Amino acid sequence: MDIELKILDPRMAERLPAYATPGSAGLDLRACLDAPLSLAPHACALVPTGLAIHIADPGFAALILPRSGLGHKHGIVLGNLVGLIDSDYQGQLMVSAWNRSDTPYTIEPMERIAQLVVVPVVQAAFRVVDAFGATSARGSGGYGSTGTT
Ligand SMILES: O=c1ccn([C@H]2C[C@H](O)[C@@H](COP(=O)(O)OP(=O)(O)OP(=O)(O)O)O2)c(=O)[nH]1
Ligand SMILES: [Mg+2]
Repeated sequence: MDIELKILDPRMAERLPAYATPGSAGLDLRACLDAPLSLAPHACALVPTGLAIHIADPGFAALILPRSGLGHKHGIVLGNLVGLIDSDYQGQLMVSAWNRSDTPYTIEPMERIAQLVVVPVVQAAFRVVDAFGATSARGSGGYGSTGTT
């Protein structure tokens, strides 16, 4: 699918997001920083990417997700856990980088810190009812109601 992309920082022109392999779902996002950014244990910082996208079609959105290596090995995940990019957002893509570990971590300029996944979206139209039209097998059971084994 075709998505408009604006380069907000000229350094990103030669580092545009690209799928690393033919089967990749995510596009790595880089930290568009002028200097290394030290993230103290448990600190969070909003990191610019130097890019803006306009998905435009409300049938799609993008998710910002952690990179598994950074998250698992260094505890660098996202302060908002998952970033949701609305189809009408035209501002800079920002990554909320959260150091959930007990060790400081330094984000280097242009380091790949998160990944973007474009996903289909359905906008629901709600129809208010007094009672649901059908009874489901689950009913109102939740929170572990099906057990663990
Ligand atoms: O990790 C993120 C999350 C969001 N955004 C941008 C795109 C998104 O479309 C917009 C709003 O995000 P969201 O709706 O999650 O935040 P909000 O707190 O509800 O803000 P708003 O009131 O602007 O919707 O911020 C990012 O750049 N990075
Ligand atoms: Mg919102």
